[in-house]
Amino acid sequence: MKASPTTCFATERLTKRFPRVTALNDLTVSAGPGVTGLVGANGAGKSTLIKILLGLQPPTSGSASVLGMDSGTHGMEIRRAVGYMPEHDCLPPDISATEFVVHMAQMSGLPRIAARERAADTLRHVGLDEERYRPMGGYSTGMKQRVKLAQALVHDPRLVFLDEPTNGLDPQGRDDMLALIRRIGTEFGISVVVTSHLLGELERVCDHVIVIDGGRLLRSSAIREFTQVSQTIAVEVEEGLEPLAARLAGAGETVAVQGRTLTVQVAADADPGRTYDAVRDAVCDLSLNLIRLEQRRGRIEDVFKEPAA
Ligand SMILES: Nc1ncnc2c1ncn2[C@@H]1O[C@H](COP(=O)(O)OP(=O)(O)OP(=O)(O)O)[C@@H](O)[C@H]1O
Repeated sequence: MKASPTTCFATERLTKRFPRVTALNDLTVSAGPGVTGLVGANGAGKSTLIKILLGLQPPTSGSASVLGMDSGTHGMEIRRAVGYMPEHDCLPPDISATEFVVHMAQMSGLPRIAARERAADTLRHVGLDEERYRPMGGYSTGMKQRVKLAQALVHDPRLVFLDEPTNGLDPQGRDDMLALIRRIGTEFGISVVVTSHLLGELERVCDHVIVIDGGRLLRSSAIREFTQVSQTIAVEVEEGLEPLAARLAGAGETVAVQGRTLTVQVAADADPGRTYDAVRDAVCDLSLNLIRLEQRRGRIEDVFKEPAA
């Protein structure tokens, strides 16, 4: 396993079979420091991967490690060093956020006074003020997500696993949570592994994205590679798409015809202006009528339309 001291987690041929389903299938992947997005549709295997990494579930075969520690043998040490925000609602309704987060801080080994101070600071950081003294049963989904986040951060971990932290939030709540996740990764200097089935939102906060599908690795790349590699210019003309494609291909451009649209790839380090000029010149030379010429910024969603890596 290529685990260095800066590797947040790594897996090697990790497989988890349940009686009716294979949740993880020969998965070899690793994540460095910073904010890593773990993305996949419901049932892709994200929660199972986190539970195995934390040593909460044994794999069927293969191995996993977190911060250089083996998940199979060092689960306790891993859970001491990292924070975990589970996906599902797990908060006792009758006690307040303050009581709960102080309790979690003490469970991690902090003395009572230090635990109270840390809990107050952490709850403030996640944006819970006076409400923190009220029983959590009356909280909105957004407030509950913030408490779950606070308990994951209260013992000052080096790394946090956040499982679907934007689940159930309205658009404003989602934006706030994403901004908070970005701050945890930058201002607080804590590495983050965050799961989501909503691909677009990870684009905004992650340095690196891992895509899994049916328990298999689909792609693992820096976020800028997702967006730059698929940067294309879309062209539509009234008639003559094929001659235009042939002309641009002959001039060394990478082109593809998709229905009535011609896409022209802009190389990662190239100036899109040069590609625009090439398209404009070819359209003029062939006397075609241009309907559309626009730059498409690649989006994370596009990886699902590409063949598996
Ligand atoms: N304890 C279990 N027993 C049997 N099957 C399970 C168990 N846990 C998960 N699975 C199955 O394994 C597959 C992967 O589940 P997992 O929860 O890891 O996916 P996920 O990507 O986190 O999706 P979601 O966001 O819906 O939780 C699913 O088909 C799920 O039904």
